[in-house]
Parts: sequence; structure tokens; C-alpha cells
Amino acid sequence: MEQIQLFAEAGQSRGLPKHLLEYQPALYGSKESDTLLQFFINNTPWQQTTQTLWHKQYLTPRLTCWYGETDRIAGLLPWTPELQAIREKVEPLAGISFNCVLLNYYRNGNDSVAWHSDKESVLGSQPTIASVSFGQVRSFDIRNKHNHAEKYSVRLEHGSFLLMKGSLQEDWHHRIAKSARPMKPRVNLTFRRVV
Ligand SMILES: O=C(O)CCC(=O)C(=O)O
Ligand SMILES: [Fe+2]
Repeated sequence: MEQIQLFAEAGQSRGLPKHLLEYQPALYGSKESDTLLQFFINNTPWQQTTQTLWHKQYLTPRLTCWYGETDRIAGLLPWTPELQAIREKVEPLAGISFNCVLLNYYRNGNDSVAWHSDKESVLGSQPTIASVSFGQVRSFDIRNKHNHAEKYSVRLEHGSFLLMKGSLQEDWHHRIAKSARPMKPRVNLTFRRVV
């Protein structure tokens, strides 16, 4: 029997469930990825929101910004040419169209996103989400909600593409963990379709 491979050095761990995640390392070449990383860092009106945990408010440990064109979410900024271009590149790979995108800015290893799934009702059941990453390679971990021992990790490289689909949001949690090692900035874009 094959053993689950955890935390591969780069790219996707062996045995990554293909019906849940599709990984493509170089959607963008490294020069273009450098330009896009700097562009998004410098030209996005980043916000640090708050989260409530056990009746106490905490700053979300990363910066975020929403863009798109749906009435179902308030306060979306209009698409920019740069985001439109990326959207047009990922839509054929995803096989669906997207109407909003969440930008995440992880400034260093202390920035993170805790275990969660993206299963807001506005995304419908079994949403397909396209994720594009620029900058520091970070580990994207998934673990089965019903069996935490079942887990995988993908190292999301500069310019990479990851498609989340099927029952990923229903049956699995995902996260970008903090790192004790020094980490350079990373920007991630998750394209979603609000229905
Ligand atoms: O930064 C990432 O790769 C994941 C971000 C994420 O999970 C989200 O935006 O919901
Ligand atoms: Fe997520």
C-alpha cells in the first residue's frame, strides 16, 4: 500500500487527489510573475480586517482586498485590466467564468490563513475556485474534516496555478500555516463565482 507523501519540497505531493486539486507550477514565467507581484503589492488598497474568536477581536493575519462584479457582495472594487487578464487566463483552465476575486497579501512568515473551507452559500455547492500565487513559496495544506490524519500539502510556487474543486470545500479544510523561517512577501488571488 502506498504511503501518503506529506510536505513535498516543491510542487504537489504525490497522491494529491486529482478530483479535488489540480496544480500547475508555471502559469506565469518568473519575470512576469516578479512584475505582477510588485504591481499587486504596490497598487492594491490593502485592508487588514478583524475576526472575532471567543468574543475577542483579532486582526486578520494578512491583508486582503476584493474585486468583482456581483450585487451579492457589497464593496467590491471594479475589475482592473491586470485582474481581467489573469481572469481570462484561468477561466479556460477552470472551465467556468468567475465574477469576483479575493486578493491575499502575506507580508512575511507571520501572515497566514487558518484552517477553513470556502463554502459560503453565495458560492453554491461544490464551488470551483482558481488560485494564482506570486512571490514566496508557501505550503498549502489540506486535511480531511472527518479524519485529520488524511492530509496533503502543495508548495505553491511563484506564478503557479491551483484549482480547487469537487468536494474540497465540503469535506476538507485548507490553510497557509505561519512559518518560523523568514518568508518574503506573497500575493495570492482566488477567483470565485458567486451565484
Ligand atoms: O493563499 C492561499 O493560497 C489560500 C487563500 C485562501 O484559502 C482563501 O483566500 O480562501
Ligand atoms: Fe480558502
